[in-house]
Amino acid sequence: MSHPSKPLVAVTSDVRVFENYTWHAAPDQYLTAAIEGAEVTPLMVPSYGDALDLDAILGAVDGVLVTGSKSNVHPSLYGAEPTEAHEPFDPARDATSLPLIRHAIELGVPLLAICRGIQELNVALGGTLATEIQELADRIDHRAPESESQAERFAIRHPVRIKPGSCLASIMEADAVQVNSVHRQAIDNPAPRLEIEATAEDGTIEAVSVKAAKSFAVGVQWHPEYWVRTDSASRKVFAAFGDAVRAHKAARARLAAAE
Ligand SMILES: N[C@@H](CCC(=O)NCCCC(=O)O)C(=O)O
Repeated sequence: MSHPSKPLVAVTSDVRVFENYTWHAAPDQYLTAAIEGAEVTPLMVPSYGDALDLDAILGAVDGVLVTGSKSNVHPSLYGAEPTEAHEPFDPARDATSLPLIRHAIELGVPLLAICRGIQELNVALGGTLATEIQELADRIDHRAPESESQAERFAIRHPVRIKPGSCLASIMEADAVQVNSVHRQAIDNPAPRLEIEATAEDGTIEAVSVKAAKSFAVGVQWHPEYWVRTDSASRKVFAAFGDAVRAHKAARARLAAAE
């Protein structure tokens, strides 16, 4: 008996240099969450910018997962002057993920963007970012505590309020959830095409969706990938993404059969 194959999901990569090599890599947590939480097969996309054929990539996958990263989107991409506080950068990732996001939205390929990912989604669609938000008036510190323990750094630590009637409200079936927080930048001016779906108590934008998107197109500022095995709210985000990916795959199959 043949089993239906799992859908493929493109996963963005960071570019890092170590052991005398340049690596295009994604943290294991995102790949595991894709496999276990969304029940899809992740396929890492190297960050080769213009050299990539995005039509070929997006024609071969049924979803895009934009990962978090320590690096920041280069400020020149949203009209700000770069300073030391904006570093570190990953220009190869910027040159790949921003066009990939725009293209996925245009084609209606389901998209889940996490942490740096939600920031990239906002910049890709014309929004801006604020940096060092913990230094802004009335904002809480959204950075991880200094610790060697990843579980401590990614511990769930503050509530987010979910907009009633939003995509996230239907995913969570709740008006608030507790999330983790490992960032020092955040959306400043949201892109015109983004709907704000959730905010923290200090007003920080915590989740967005793309208005009138052809498919699931959601960004979250927190890290559902980290607790996908044990936290139901985290798992729901990946399960909803996986459902959208499977729906996209089924729609493509129907279209192909009709041709
Ligand atoms: N660099 C941005 C994005 C934050 C992000 O994606 N964090 C991932 C966690 C990486 C880590 O510290 O282990 C920001 O700081 O806002």
